[in-house]
Formats: sequence, C-alpha cells, structure tokens
Amino acid sequence: MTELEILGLGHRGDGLADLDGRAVFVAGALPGERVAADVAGERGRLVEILAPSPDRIEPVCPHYGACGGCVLQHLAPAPYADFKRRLVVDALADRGLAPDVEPAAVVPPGSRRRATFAGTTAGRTPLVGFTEKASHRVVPVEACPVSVPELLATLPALRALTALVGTRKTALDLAVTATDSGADVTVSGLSAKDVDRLRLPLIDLAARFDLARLSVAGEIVVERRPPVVTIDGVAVLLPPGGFLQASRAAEAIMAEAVVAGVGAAKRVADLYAGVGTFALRLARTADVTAAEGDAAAVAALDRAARGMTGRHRIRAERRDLARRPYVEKELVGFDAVVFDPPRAGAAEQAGWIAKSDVRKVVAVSCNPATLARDLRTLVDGGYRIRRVLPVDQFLWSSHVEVVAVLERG
Ligand SMILES: C[S@@+](CC[C@H](N)C(=O)[O-])C[C@H]1O[C@@H](n2cnc3c(N)ncnc32)[C@H](O)[C@@H]1O
Repeated sequence: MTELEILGLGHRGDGLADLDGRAVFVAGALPGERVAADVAGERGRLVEILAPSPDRIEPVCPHYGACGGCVLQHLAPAPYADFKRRLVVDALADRGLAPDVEPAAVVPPGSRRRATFAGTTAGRTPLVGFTEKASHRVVPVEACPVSVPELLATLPALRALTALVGTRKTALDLAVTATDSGADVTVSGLSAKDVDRLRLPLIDLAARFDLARLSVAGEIVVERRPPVVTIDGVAVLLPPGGFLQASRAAEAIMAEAVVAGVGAAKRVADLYAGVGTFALRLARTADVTAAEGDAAAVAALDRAARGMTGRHRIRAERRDLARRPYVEKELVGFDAVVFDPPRAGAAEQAGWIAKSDVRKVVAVSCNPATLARDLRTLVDGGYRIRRVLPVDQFLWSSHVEVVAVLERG
C-alpha cells in the first residue's frame, strides 16, 4: 500500500500522483486528496481516501464505480466543467495554440438518446448493461442517469432478446436510439444464419415490446414504424445504426454554434455531414453541399432535403473524404466549410482547406487531440481561431465535443 498526494486529473479523469518522479493514475481520486493505493506500474487502485477533497460529491448512479460508462460522477459540477474545458485547452496547447476557450456547455442528465448496451447470459439469466472499465465483463444496469427514460425502457426488450439468443462466447452489442417514433434497436455480434433461425421470435419480440425497428447482423428484421428523428423541424428517417449526435441537447448547442460560425455565408460545404444535423439547419440561409461517406446516411439526408420546404438546396454527395478530400479547386466558390470528422480527424482535408480561399471554417470534433492537429494546419495556412466552445455531450465521461470557428486573415 502506498500513500499518494493527488496533484491533478489525467485526461481520462483519473487522479494523477507523482511517485518518485513517475506518474501514477488512480481512478476515483481527486486533486488535493491524500489516498492509499495499491500501485502496479502506472496504475494505482484506490484503497482508501485519507483526506477527501471539498470537491468530492456523492455519485448519482447506483452502478457508479462498477459500470465503465462514467468516470467523474464524484466531482462537483464546477470543477467537473473545468476539467472538460481543460481537455481542450491542453490539447490545443500541445500544438502551440492558445486561443480563448469558452466554459464547457454541459448537457443535463437524462438527455442521452442513444447508447450501445452489452448483452450476455449467466446460466439462463440474461444480463444487459455496460461493460466494466477496461474489461469485457458486463455490469447489468437498471438505472442510467445519463440516458433518456425511453432508452432505459428498452431494457426488458434487450434482456428478452439476449435470452432468446442464448449463451454465446462474446457479448451482443445492442445499439439503441430513442427516436420520435420509438426505439430503433440494432444488434451486432450475430450472423445471417442466426437471423434465419430466430427471425419469427425476433419479429414477435419487436411487437411484444413495441420496438419501432429491429435490425440484426446488418439486416432490418422488422420495421413496425419508420424510426424518424426531427432535425430542425425536418423529419429524417434514420438508417439502422447510422450516426446521430448522442444527445439532442448537445446537438442543439453545437448546431447553434455552427450556424452562428458560418454567419452570412451563401454557399457552404458541410463535410462529414451524416444525416444532415448541420446541413438541414444551414439550408435555412445557404446553398449546402453535404459530403458523407456512408451511403445510407447520404440517402437519408437526400430524402429529408427533398421533403423540406422554404429552404435552400442541399446537394448530398457520397464521398470518402479520407481518400478523396475536397481539394483546393473544388473549394473555390464556397464562403464557408463545416467539417465534423470521426475521432481520427481530417488531416488531409484540413490541409486542402488551409490552401483554399474559403473565408470561414467551422470544425466540429469529438477528439480534442486530432482537432488541435487539424486547427494547427489551418492556423499555419493563415486562419485565425475566433471561437472555441467545448460541449459536454458525454456526461461524466472523459470525452468532450468541441466546436471551433476560424476565419481567414
Ligand atoms: C462525427 S460524425 C458527424 C456527422 C454529422 N456532422 C452530425 O453531426 O450528425 C462523422 C461522420 O463522418 C462519416 N465518415 C467517417 N469516415 C468518413 C470518410 N472517410 N469520408 C466521409 N465521411 C466519413 C461518418 O459516417 C459520420 O456520419
């Protein structure tokens, strides 16, 4: 057992101590605390809090600590929001960037509308929940203060589905989105053969639990109601397992920052557009070219765009932007570019934007490290960072979204 003084928080939310000149990370410990820990390598297992921080609070979730979903429920709201902001400040500083970073906008509890549960069995008992931190073990959950009630209301259906599938070596991935028309459930970890074997009971299960749609192993097994989400008043029919911002509240904050960042631009490129979270809003004031790699998302956006009235045109294009980014000459004529890539960022694409004459750029990202790399490229190309807004979409996790607005000159 070793006594440690906790000096700060690491970027995964663990307490950070210095032991004879080397860093030790202690999950559950807070800055300013003195703790006893079992240390192995760079990890310390918290055994006892000898002197607690005044910022320590009681976690709201009964599964906190066992479930690997949340890491910072024990930290008071103000230092917690500051931690999220610091993640962004530090990532930018690592690339030599020091713009003003606004306070993090934190979403309320109970606002997450999509989650991937894990389903397994213990004997014949189905267990549905989230996995433990750094392990495949499933921690069954009854509550999840992060999620909208509609997500939790699917737990009985997910348990019945897991029981129906029976014992397997690896847990099922049960992705659920709470849509305007009910739960959209997408199961992976099964084969087409499993679907053939279980088709009728799966259809029956979807009816019994009133699921809007159930897709398994890439196939829509039953669609009882089209799973629709409304984006800025436009109905979008979601493709199974397609991307959607995890919280409607976060989506609203991010979209407002994107629309304000684009400002009066009349021709906008929305790159990595998904089903149109930003494009549909931007089309209120601008012609939008929306590029996205996922064919089903492009089709959904195209269909939604055709259904809107009183807005500008959206041209939806399927394109792999990692292999075929918008190059300098294709960017001519756009007043603004929005890009919102996956975690790996948009290194190539940012390189081309940096060479372009586009006046305004809005970068949206769920990974501060790759965002910082891409912003560095843009700044080196002559852009100035006008705004950086961290958005805490993934409550009590160590993840953060960011919207950054840049302008040429
Ligand atoms: C973080 S999501 C953002 C989607 C959208 N902007 C939104 O807010 O809903 C990233 C999107 O990039 C798409 N994507 C991933 N890799 C891509 C690639 N190489 N080329 C084009 N799109 C890609 C994904 O399908 C996903 O829709």
